[in-house]
Amino acid sequence: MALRAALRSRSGLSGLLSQRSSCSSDIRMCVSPLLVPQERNYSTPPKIRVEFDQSTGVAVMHMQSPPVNSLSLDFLTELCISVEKLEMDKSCRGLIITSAQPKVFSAGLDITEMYGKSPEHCGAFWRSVQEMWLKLYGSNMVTIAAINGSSPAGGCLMAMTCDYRIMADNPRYNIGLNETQLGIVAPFW
Ligand SMILES: CCCCCCCC/C=C\C=C\CC(=O)SCCNC(=O)CCNC(=O)[C@H](O)C(C)(C)COP(=O)(O)OP(=O)(O)OC[C@H]1O[C@@H](n2cnc3c(N)ncnc32)[C@H](O)[C@@H]1OP(=O)(O)O
Repeated sequence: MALRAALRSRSGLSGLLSQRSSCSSDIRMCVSPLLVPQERNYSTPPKIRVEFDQSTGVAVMHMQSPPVNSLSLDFLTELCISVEKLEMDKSCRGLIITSAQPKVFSAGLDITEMYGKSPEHCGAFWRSVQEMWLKLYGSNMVTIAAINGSSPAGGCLMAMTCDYRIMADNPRYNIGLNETQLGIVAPFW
């Protein structure tokens, strides 16, 4: 009940989605082995900001990686660590994922991660993609994608891994899988 009430509240989904085109503990870290080598680079601003409301048990995760929240290795690593930290806090029952960038929820996988990189980097990148959707899809929290902008390809994948998706009603925002258009073949999964 508290979760439902929180989601209806101004700090919940309605508030997030009303921003149509301009958005304006001590927990010991237990990070998956896949993520350990990818520590955050503290010289750059965080790509993920989490607000957790203890009174409602709902966390809001704001993706804030300009310009379009593309899913790079760094971004995905930060996102997965944030989800893991929330998952370990048993008082957190719901997670809303949304974008702090205007007009875009997420542009999907970061295209620049897909060429000119070492095999090791490519391996780490694709593992982080897999880790992201496994973590969200397998989460014990109620997960909601508050899609306040376009969300092609990997952005759509991320939204699909959540329990619920609510998208801002704006004809300029699109969502879907466009790999074939791009000439990318989905690998054996
Ligand atoms: C390979 C599949 C394997 C897995 C199988 C599982 C099932 C399938 C699930 C997921 C598959 C995912 C594959 C991908 O995600 S591939 C990435 C595909 N993404 C796109 O095609 C999105 C392309 N971008 C856009 O359509 C637009 O940029 C949009 C997000 C709508 C925003 O438009 P707008 O606001 O007009 O902004 P710009 O187009 O001007 O872009 C601003 C700058 O951002 C750069 N950009 C955009 N997208 C990406 C990206 N994906 N990666 C890296 N960079 C990106 C763009 O180049 C601009 O940069 P600059 O200002 O320097 O020119």
